Amino acid sequence: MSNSSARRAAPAPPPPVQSAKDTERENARTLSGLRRLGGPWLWLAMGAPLLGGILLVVQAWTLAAIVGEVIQQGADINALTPAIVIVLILLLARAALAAIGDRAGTAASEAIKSSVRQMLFAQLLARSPRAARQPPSGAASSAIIDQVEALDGFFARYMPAMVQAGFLPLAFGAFILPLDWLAGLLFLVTAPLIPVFMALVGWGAQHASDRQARALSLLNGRFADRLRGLTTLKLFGQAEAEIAGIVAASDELRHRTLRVLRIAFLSSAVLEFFAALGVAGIALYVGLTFIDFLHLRSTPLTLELGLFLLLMAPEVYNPLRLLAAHYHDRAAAKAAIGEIETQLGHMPTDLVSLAPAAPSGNAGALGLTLSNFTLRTPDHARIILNNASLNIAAGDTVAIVGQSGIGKSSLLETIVRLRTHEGQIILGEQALADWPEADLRQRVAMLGQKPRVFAGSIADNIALACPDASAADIRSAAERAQVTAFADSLPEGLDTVLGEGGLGLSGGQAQRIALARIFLRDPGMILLDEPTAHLDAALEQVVLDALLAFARGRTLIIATHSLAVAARMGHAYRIAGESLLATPVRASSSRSVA
Ligand SMILES: Nc1ncnc2c1ncn2[C@@H]1O[C@H](COP(=O)(O)OP(=O)(O)OP(=O)(O)O)[C@@H](O)[C@H]1O
Repeated sequence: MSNSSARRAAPAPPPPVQSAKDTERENARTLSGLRRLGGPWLWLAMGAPLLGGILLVVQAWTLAAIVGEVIQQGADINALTPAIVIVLILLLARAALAAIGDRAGTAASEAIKSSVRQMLFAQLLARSPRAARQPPSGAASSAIIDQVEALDGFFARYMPAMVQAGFLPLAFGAFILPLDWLAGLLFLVTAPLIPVFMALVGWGAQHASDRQARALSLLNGRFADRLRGLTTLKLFGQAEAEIAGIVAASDELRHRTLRVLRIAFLSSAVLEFFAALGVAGIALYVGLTFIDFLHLRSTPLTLELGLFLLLMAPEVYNPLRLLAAHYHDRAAAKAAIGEIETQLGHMPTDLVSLAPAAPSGNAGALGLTLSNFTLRTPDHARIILNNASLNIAAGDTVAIVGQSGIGKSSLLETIVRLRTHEGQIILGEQALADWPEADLRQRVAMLGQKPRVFAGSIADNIALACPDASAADIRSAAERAQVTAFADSLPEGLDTVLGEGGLGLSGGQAQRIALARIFLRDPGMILLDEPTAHLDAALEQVVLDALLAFARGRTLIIATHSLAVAARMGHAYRIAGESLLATPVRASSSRSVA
């Protein structure tokens, strides 16, 4: 048994049970780990508002001085012109910094979202599409599109707001403290209190956001799934019942979203209340000191300082108000991480290039040897082949037969590395596990049992196998697969546009389009799973002629129930009783072999 395949085949140990708190902490850690993907944009988004805060102090100080000099000393406006120009410049500079911060936040968030989507997609591609417990496609697309989108607010707004809230109120308070101890103290004591109250109010926010993310995922998954099976639902008279199900799921999402919003509004209201109290406290203190009602200062309060305190009071609380406005973005992002990990497994940490490596360009037919080969169903519930052996020479044509559900498709999918196995597979000159992905895909062409026809023209669907193919090559492949036999009678010929899943085509026509893809390739091994299942006997023979002609100098393996197909192959093997046995096949008028 090869080590790598044995390792892959071993069942994964059960994940350690995590408490909700641990999961939440883990999600927060994952989230902060993604920060580095924002690069310098994120630093700019967090740094620009801090610089703006420093300029604000200078601006308020200068403005208070101007007003003080005009009112108290009746200063000439001309003498104050430089100071007024400075205030205007500071105003413009702060507006520019705010705009830069906003743009940088958006750029950082877009960079992070795009990298995360790329990583998740690469992770999804790296996993075998045949693995057990694959996420339903609706849920996977919801995770990659909608849940990743939910990270936007965290990086674009919450993180810059958090840095401002953590630094600016304390810095303002520390600056004001030596100027007026009471105002400084009021700021320094009330400012940190606000996040504490906010956290108390927002305690339920995470739970509500988690449930909202779950509801969104369920709705998306259900919707995408039912959309694909609309005809089946209609035929069984379940379409109306499904509409009711979708309405119920939408309603659930509405409730959960409103609950999140309620908490978001409540935490904002709490903050507004305390911020208003703080500002009112300063206004009261300055007013009462001016009218000589309060004597808490050792020196008289100047008009400039009083104005400065009044100007700064709302600014001390502003970063906290901003934080409150974006507080729920953090809970939403943590919930999104949780949902992504539930659907797609652990969040990957490294960027992976999705550009395929160039194949090495080797040619020639490929032989195949299986030894000590054991294959199980993906859930490991049943053994398909136990300690089997098989030797197929390069250039051979081989039929694999056996009862329905016995494991023919599974065997073909294992040879193209879509399934895990135990034992050794040698393809050509090297172990299957050692084949570089690009080489394997170039040298081995496989047509599955249910090939996908995408929305697009017939020609585009054939060209999927070789996007650079010329129109003449596509036509030749279409002729060999008997696609032109029906496409030429359509008004647009090969340019006829098909619906998703080959809508508008018969089963046999869709199968021929998929088969034409094989003729555009130059593989050393061709694996076909029931390639003629939907064709009549005459067409089956015509297609087989074309296939056998194309397979000259290549190895051809066909899984089939058709005796007529098996009879034209050089060798045949039957899967039975967990073994792979050489079997004679006689030419017969019967089409069914098992
Ligand atoms: N994801 C899965 N989880 C559990 N069992 C699976 C899974 N996929 C396939 N199987 C099982 O693996 C067995 C082999 O299936 P396979 O499609 O390879 O059979 P087959 O011989 O190609 O059948 P047919 O001739 O009907 O196409 C079946 O019994 C099937 O139920």
